[in-house]
Amino acid sequence: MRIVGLTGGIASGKSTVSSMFKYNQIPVVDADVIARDVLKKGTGGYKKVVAAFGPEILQDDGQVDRLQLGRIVFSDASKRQLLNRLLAPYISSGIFLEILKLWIKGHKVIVLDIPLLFEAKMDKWTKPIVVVWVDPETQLRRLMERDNSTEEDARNRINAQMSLDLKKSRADIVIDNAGSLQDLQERFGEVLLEVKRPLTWTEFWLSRNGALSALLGVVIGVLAGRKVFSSL
Ligand SMILES: CC(C)(COP(=O)(O)OP(=O)(O)OC[C@H]1O[C@@H](n2cnc3c(N)ncnc32)[C@H](O)[C@@H]1O)[C@@H](O)C(=O)NCCC(=O)NCCS
Ligand SMILES: Nc1ncnc2c1ncn2[C@@H]1O[C@H](COP(=O)(O)OP(=O)(O)OP(=O)(O)O)[C@@H](O)[C@H]1O
Repeated sequence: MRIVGLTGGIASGKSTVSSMFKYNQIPVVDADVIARDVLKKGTGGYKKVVAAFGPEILQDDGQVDRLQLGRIVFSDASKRQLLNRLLAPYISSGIFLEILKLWIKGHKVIVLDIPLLFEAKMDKWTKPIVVVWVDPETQLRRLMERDNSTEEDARNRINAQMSLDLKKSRADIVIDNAGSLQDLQERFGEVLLEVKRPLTWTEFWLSRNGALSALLGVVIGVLAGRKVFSSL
C-alpha cells in the first residue's frame, strides 16, 4: 500500500486538493478530522486537555470551545507544545487505525492529509510527499476570508507552523495554489498521474527506512571510495 503525504500550510488548499483525490476514488485520511474526534467530550484526549488547561476552555454544553483553545495555543508556543504532546498519541493511533481499515479493505493508494506531516515526523511513512504551496499574502487573505478571522489571529496561526517555503523544499511534488481553482484543477490532473505511478524499488526503500538508506549510502560510498583508491 502506498501512503501519499498531503501537507502544506494552514489555508494553503489541502482540503481542496483532498476533495479532488476523493472525487477520483482515492480515499483520504484527514488528520484534522481525527484531531477533532479525539477532543470530543468524554474521550481520553478531552480529559487530559481539560485537566491541563482548566474548565475555562469549555462551553456551556461541556464541549471544548475550540475558538477559545485556539486563541490560547496559537499565541503561546509552550501551551501549543503542551496541547500537541497531550493529543499526539491519540491522533497518531487514530491515523494508524484509519490506515489499517483502508489496507484491510484492499486499497492500494491512500492519501494522508495532515498539516503537521513534517513537524510530527510522519513524513518518513509517506511517499510521495505532496506540498500545497501558496505565497504568504494569498495564504493570509484566504485564511481571514475562510475563518472570518482578524489579521492578528490569522498571523498567529500561520506563524505557529513550519514555514511553507521550508515544507516546499522537502516536497517530492509541489502544487502551487496561488492561482485560480481552474489552475489548481489542471495541476491536480498531473499530480494524480504521478501519484498513481508505481514506486521504483529505490523510492520504496528511501521512503520506508531512512536509517537503511543512510547505511546504503555509506556502503555505496565506501565501495566507490575503494574503487577510486584501488585505481590510483
Ligand atoms: C487548537 C484547536 C482546538 C483549534 O481548533 P480549530 O477548530 O479552530 O482549528 P482546526 O482544528 O480546524 O485546525 C485548523 C488548522 O490549524 C492548524 N493547526 C491545528 N493544530 C495545530 C498545531 N498544534 N500547530 C500548528 N498548526 C495547527 C492546521 O493547519 C489545521 O488545519 C485544534 O486545532 C487542535 O486541537 N489542535 C491540536 C491538534 C493538532 O495538532 N491538530 C492538527 C492535526 S495533526
Ligand atoms: N485556487 C484557489 N482559489 C481561490 N480560493 C481557493 C483556492 N484554493 C483554495 N481556496 C480557498 O482557500 C481556503 C483555504 O483552502 P482549504 O480549506 O482547502 O485549506 P487547507 O490547507 O485545508 O486549510 P487548513 O490547514 O486550515 O485545513 C478555502 O476557503 C478554499 O475554498
